[in-house]
Amino acid sequence: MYTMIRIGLLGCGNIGHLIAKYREGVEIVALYDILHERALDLATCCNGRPYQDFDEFLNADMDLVVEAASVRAVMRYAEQILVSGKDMIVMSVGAFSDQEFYSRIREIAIEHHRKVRIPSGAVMGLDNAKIGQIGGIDRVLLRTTKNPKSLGLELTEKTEIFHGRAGDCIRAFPKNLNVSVALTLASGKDVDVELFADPAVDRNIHEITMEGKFGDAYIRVRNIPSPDNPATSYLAALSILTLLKNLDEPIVVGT
Ligand SMILES: NC(=O)C1=CN([C@@H]2O[C@H](COP(=O)(O)OP(=O)(O)OC[C@H]3O[C@@H](n4cnc5c(N)ncnc54)[C@H](O)[C@@H]3O)[C@@H](O)[C@H]2O)C=CC1
Ligand SMILES: O=C([O-])CC(=O)C(=O)O
Repeated sequence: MYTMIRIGLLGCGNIGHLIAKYREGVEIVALYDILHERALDLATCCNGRPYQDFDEFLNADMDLVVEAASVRAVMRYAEQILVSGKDMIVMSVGAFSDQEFYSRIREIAIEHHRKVRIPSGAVMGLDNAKIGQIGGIDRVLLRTTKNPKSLGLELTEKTEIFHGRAGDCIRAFPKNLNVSVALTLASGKDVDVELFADPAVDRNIHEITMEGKFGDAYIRVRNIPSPDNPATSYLAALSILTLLKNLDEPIVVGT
């Protein structure tokens, strides 16, 4: 017997709309967006109640909050959400590149017996990267290529626009490289990032190279951009839907 999971949506943009459209076994009871008209608009497709006040949103009768808003929103609200007794799904995982913030949220989750779940988002291979916590991973490289428009740029040829560590990359591109921080958390290795803008591509391409005690791996994902936000891969929204669908599954596949 499966129960309906009651969620609150923090962020009613592109991913929020995809969750509302394709949800299964999930009831959206509350909606919050810094742009209130977006919460009002999304409420018309899912019967959830739009809130203008965050504290009132948090008091709604729900099991967990799904964040699909921004790195800043995670930093601002995560602690309050966990303390209020709700679990959390965090899409803007870039917030956790701040080590102090990460440790604090972890402590609060332990203290309040809550879970923070980070979906696989726009990449594949996070589950196996976790062996890095035990077997050891020597190097992780993420090479991301997007159309310049996704990065808010106008370019006529392929250009490398960032080369460095994940923590620095997410500060420069908080809407585009959350995946680099997810990979860092999974592998336990500060990920090297190369970011390219290429006007010839119409996909969000993530290439991951990993080397460690297990051997080596190369994973390439050529993601179709989301309908309403080309910076966000469609796969990322699907990963939240899948996570929600599997919360109550008795048999769990994957590491
Ligand atoms: N982990 C991953 O692999 C991925 C993470 N993301 C991240 O997921 C998040 C959502 O993505 P999309 O829905 O495509 O973005 P979007 O820009 O279409 O929607 C975000 C919504 O959140 C709202 N918002 C922003 N800051 C807020 C705040 N402080 N409080 C309340 N509402 C706020 C905006 O007004 C907007 O309506 C973004 O941060 C994006 O970077 C996106 C793709 C992959
Ligand atoms: O959706 C993607 O391809 C990646 C992305 O925006 C992010 O990691 O923030």
